[in-house]
Amino acid sequence: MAAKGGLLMLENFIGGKFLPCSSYLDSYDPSTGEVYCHVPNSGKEEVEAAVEAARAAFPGWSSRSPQERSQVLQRLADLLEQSLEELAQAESKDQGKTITLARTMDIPRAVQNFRFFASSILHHTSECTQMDHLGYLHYTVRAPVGIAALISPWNLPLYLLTWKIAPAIAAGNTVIAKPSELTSMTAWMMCRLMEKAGVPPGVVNIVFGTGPRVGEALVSHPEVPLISFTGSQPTAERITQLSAPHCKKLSLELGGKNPAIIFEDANLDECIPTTVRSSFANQGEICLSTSRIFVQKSIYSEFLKRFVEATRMWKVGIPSDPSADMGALISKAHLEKVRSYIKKARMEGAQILCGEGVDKLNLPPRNQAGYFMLPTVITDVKDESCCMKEEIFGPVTCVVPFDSEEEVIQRANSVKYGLAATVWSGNVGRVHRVAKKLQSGLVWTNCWLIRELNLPFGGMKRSGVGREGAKDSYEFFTEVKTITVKH
Ligand SMILES: NC(=O)c1ccc[n+]([C@@H]2O[C@H](COP(=O)([O-])OP(=O)(O)OC[C@H]3O[C@@H](n4cnc5c(N)ncnc54)[C@H](O)[C@@H]3O)[C@@H](O)[C@H]2O)c1
Ligand SMILES: N/C(=C\C=C\C=O)C(=O)O
Repeated sequence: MAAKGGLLMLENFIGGKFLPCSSYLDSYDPSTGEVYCHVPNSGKEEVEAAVEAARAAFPGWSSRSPQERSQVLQRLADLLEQSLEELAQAESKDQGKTITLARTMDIPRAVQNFRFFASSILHHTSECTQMDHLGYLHYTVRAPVGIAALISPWNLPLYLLTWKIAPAIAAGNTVIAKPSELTSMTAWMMCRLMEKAGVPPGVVNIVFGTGPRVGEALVSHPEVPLISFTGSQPTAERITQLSAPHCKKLSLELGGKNPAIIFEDANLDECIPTTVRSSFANQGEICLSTSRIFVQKSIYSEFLKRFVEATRMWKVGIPSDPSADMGALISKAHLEKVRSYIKKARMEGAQILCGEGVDKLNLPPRNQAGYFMLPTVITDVKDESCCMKEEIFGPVTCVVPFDSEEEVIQRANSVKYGLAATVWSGNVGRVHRVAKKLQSGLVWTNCWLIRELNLPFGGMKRSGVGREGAKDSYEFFTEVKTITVKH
C-alpha cells in the first residue's frame, strides 16, 4: 500500500497480489468534498493480467468439492464479521451513508451473503426423468461457467459486490470484480482477508477503475463468458451491445421508479414511518427506494400532513453521527442532478412541501462543501412529469392522490421500470389482487425491504434481465447439460 501526499493509494488485487497501477483517480469524501484516497485507473493491461490469473486458478478451484468451497466462504464471512466496525466506518466515509446504516445493514449483509451461499451451495440437486418403456434415463449436471465479470454500483458497495462474488465462487467460477470507481475502499479492504480465508490466488481478482476503461475491457473480453451487472439502465445497454458478439451470459439488475400504493384502510402509524424510510434511507440511493406515493383520496390530506411532518423529523447529519438518519449524496455531479429534478418540478408548477429550497440545512463548517441535501417531498405533480417517470436516485419523493384500485394499478404500471412496489392496505384480498397485477419483480405489502435471500430478486421491464437468489444465482453461475443414458 503506497501513499501519495499522505493519502492512501489503493492497489488492484490480481492473482492473490496487490499490484500498483500506472495511473490513479481521486476519490472524494462525500461529507466534505475533499479528496481522501486514490484509486487505480486500470485499463486493458490490468484486465489481461486478471484474466490470466483467473484462467490459471479455474481448474483447481472448480474441481474442489462444494463442501471445500463452502468452508472457504464461511471463513471469509467470519473474517469480515471480525472487521465489521472497521469496514462500516470505511463504507460510511467512502459512500456518505450513515455509520448506523453501514453497521446495521451494509456490512452485516456482506457477511450474510458469504454465509448464505456457503450454505446454499451444499443443497442443490439435479433433475432426472425416466423413459423406462423405451430404455432411457435422462439427467442433468451443472458445471461452473468459467471467469465471471462482476460489476457493481456505488450505493451499497460491499453489500452488492459480495452478493455477486459469493454465489459465483461458491459455484466454482473464478471472478474479476470491478466495483464502482466512486466507492472502492471496502472491496480493497476485503482483498486483505482473502489469503487468511484460504481463497486461492486468482479465484477472486479485483480491478479498480472507471466503466469506460476497465469495465468495457472486461465485458468485451472474449475469455470472460458471463457478466453479472448491477447499475443503471444506460450502462446495461452499453454492456449488452459490447457483449452481444460473444453471446455472453448476462444478468442485469437495474434501476427502478418504485411506487407505494396506500389505500384508505392502511395502518398509517406503520405506513408513514416505513414510507419515509423507503423514500429516504441511504439518501434515497437504493434501487428499491420509493419515489412515487399514490394515496387514496379520502386519506390524502391526512397522509400528506403526517408524511411531511415525519420527513421533517428525518435528521440529515454527517455520516459519522450515529443519530443521523441520512448522510451525504455520493458526488457533486449526482447532487446537482438530483437538484435539477426539483427545479424542473417547480417550473412545471408542482409544490415542494419540504426539503430542498424550503427548509434550512444545518451543517458544521467543515461539511459545508459536502454533498448534502434535505429529504424533499413534491406534490401537485402530473404522472407525465419527469419526476414521476425517471429514476432520480436521491432523497426526493412525489405524493399524488388516486380514486380506485383499477386506476392506481394502471398508473403505477405506467413507467418503463418494474423493480419494486409497496402496497398498504388492511384488506388481504385487495393486497393479493393488487400485488399480482403490478408489473414489478418485487412487491412488499405492509412492509418494505424485508429480504429472503432464497427467493428471486430482480426486476421486470427496463429494471433488468434475470434474477438473483439461491436457485437463480446458482443457475446463472453454472452451465447445465442434459445427459441421456440408454439402458
Ligand atoms: N436492481 C438492483 O439491484 C440495483 C442495485 C443498486 C443500484 N442499481 C442501479 O444502479 C444505478 C446507480 O449506480 P451507478 O450510478 O453506479 O450506475 P452505473 O451504471 O453508472 O455504474 C455501475 C457500474 O458500472 C460501471 N460502468 C459504467 N459504465 C460502464 C461501461 N461502459 N462498461 C462497463 N461498466 C461500466 C461503473 O463503473 C460501475 O462500476 C441506479 O440506476 C440504480 O437503480 C440497481
Ligand atoms: N440486490 C439487493 C438489493 C439491491 C439494492 C439496490 O440498491 C439485495 O438485497 O439482494
